[in-house]
Amino acid sequence: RPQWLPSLFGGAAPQRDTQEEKPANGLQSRHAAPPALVVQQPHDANDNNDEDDGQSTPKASATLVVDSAPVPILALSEPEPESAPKPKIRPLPPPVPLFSAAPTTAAASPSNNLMMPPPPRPPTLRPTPSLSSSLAPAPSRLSPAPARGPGCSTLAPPPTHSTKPSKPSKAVVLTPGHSPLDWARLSGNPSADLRGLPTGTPYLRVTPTMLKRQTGRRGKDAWTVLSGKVYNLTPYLPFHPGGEPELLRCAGRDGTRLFGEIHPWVNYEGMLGACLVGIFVTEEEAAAAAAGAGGMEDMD
Ligand code: HEM
Repeated sequence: RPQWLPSLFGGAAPQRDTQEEKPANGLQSRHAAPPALVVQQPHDANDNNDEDDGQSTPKASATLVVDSAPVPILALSEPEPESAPKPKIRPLPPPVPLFSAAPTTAAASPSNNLMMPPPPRPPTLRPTPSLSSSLAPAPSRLSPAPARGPGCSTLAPPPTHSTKPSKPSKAVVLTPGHSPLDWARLSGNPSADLRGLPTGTPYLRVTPTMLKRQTGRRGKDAWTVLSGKVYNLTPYLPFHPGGEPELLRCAGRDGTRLFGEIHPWVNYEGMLGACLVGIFVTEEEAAAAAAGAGGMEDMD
């Protein structure tokens, strides 16, 4: 046996347990230490009936600290203290005296007492029954959402700018039979010809002079240019969700910019395919094409 072993255990034990245990060897000295702990365990078991015993141990003193703090808020908000078995260590104080001292109207409200009693608070700080503030406890999932007053900005969500304020719509009420679906039926037919030209007329080279005459007035069809293509808008006028006057704003001129400002997402090419008159060209281009084609304005 090493010479240092008894000195290791036996050297420390005699100094500590001189009064109670005999430090004969290392093993006995190690067994002598637990009784200091075992003393506490039976004490906990005996603490069921008498809370005065707890004052002799540090654990009992911690219980006293809890007793003086207003922690039992959660225990009061749930029915467990009544249905659960009685606490053996010490009974909880009755819930009413804790909050009856707070003369706020929120504490007296039956709806608030159901799940979440408000924290005790001087009535001079907040005379209103509102429960929301930065000091209020988190609302229970089962309790109704607290009303947010103008002074409760701490819980309000931050303002977002993800949605633009919507502009008032200029959409009009279309006459029966002129819905977008009706227009799709009418113009979607492959044999539909809504150009307002004699049947079989080829696509035209439309000059600015020609376009200016097609204003939709005096018996003329309304033509417009969208991205270099000329469309006859007249058959579409009663179908236009924005109204006929709006659509006529681009009649007789290039409507590309105006169209793009209002609704660039509209697939005008698909919607006006049956209304295509031709392409928009300059006077020179039209003259050159006419000279080369024997004076004809239509496209080859
Ligand atoms: C260039 C002249 C045009 C003007 C000034 C114009 C104007 C308008 C306006 C003010 C509206 C109502 C927007 C709203 O709901 O507040 C509208 C809607 C609409 N326009 Fe035009 N428009 C024009 C050309 C066209 C053309 C050529 C087409 C297609 C053939 C068209 C198709 C539509 C459609 C489908 C809507 C409904 C859009 C939606 O509800 O989102 N418009 N338009």
